[in-house]
Amino acid sequence: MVVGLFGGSFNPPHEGHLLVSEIALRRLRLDQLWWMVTPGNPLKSKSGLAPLQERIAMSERLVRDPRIKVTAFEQSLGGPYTAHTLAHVKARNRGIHFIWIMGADSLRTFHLWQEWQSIVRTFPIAVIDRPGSTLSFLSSNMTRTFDYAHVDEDDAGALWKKPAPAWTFLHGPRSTISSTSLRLAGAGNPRT
Ligand SMILES: Nc1ncnc2c1ncn2[C@@H]1O[C@H](COP(=O)(O)OP(=O)(O)OP(=O)(O)O)[C@@H](O)[C@H]1O
Ligand SMILES: O=C(O)c1ccc[n+]([C@@H]2O[C@H](COP(=O)([O-])O)[C@@H](O)[C@H]2O)c1
Repeated sequence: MVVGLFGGSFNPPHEGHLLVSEIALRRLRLDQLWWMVTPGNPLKSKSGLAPLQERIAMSERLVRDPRIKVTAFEQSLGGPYTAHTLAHVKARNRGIHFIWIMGADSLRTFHLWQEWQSIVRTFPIAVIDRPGSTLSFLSSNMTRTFDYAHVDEDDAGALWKKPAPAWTFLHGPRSTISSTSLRLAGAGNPRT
């Protein structure tokens, strides 16, 4: 089984998350995609962050594809740090192949994440293009440090077989939507 892990604040969830999910499921040949609703991104202010239960409920209302599972197990792991979460997931699910999935904007700050190099060495990574961050892979610390581990996007369907470190950048349809713009618009309906 091949499972994508898609961590996010989902504050609120939106069509951009669905587009990333659809691209990841198809191009990476995933059997499932687990949305990991974070208790709180360690690099973001908690002000304006809706309660976890609310973000889970909004995510469950938005998702239609049965292959997408909305989870919040990081909460019970005792912290929001991805390196810790992935080590835990790896240790407890030996028979599953995982791929960490993130939008291209995350590349800008990825080298500030706790133990970021150990994240890259835990699971293959798929970065999905996002407006404003299309060229981020040329200049980010992660992609420069792990240049040798780049996998061409034409081979993305086999990324799950590659031992980490291995990463790819997926171009394709893009969405300009963001949680920030929805919050600024005061949107109560995540589909608007
Ligand atoms: N429109 C989008 N295109 C590509 N990736 C996206 C898009 N929206 C969110 N993502 C990715 O989804 C993951 C979770 O993002 P998050 O829930 O923080 O949404 P966001 O719209 O980036 O939020 P905010 O505007 O509050 O920063 C991140 O890896 C982010 O890069
Ligand atoms: O582990 C870290 O230091 C770390 C720092 C920043 C972000 N993350 C994770 O990155 C994912 C995306 O976060 P966000 O807020 O951009 O949606 C989410 O799972 C966060 O917990 C993790």
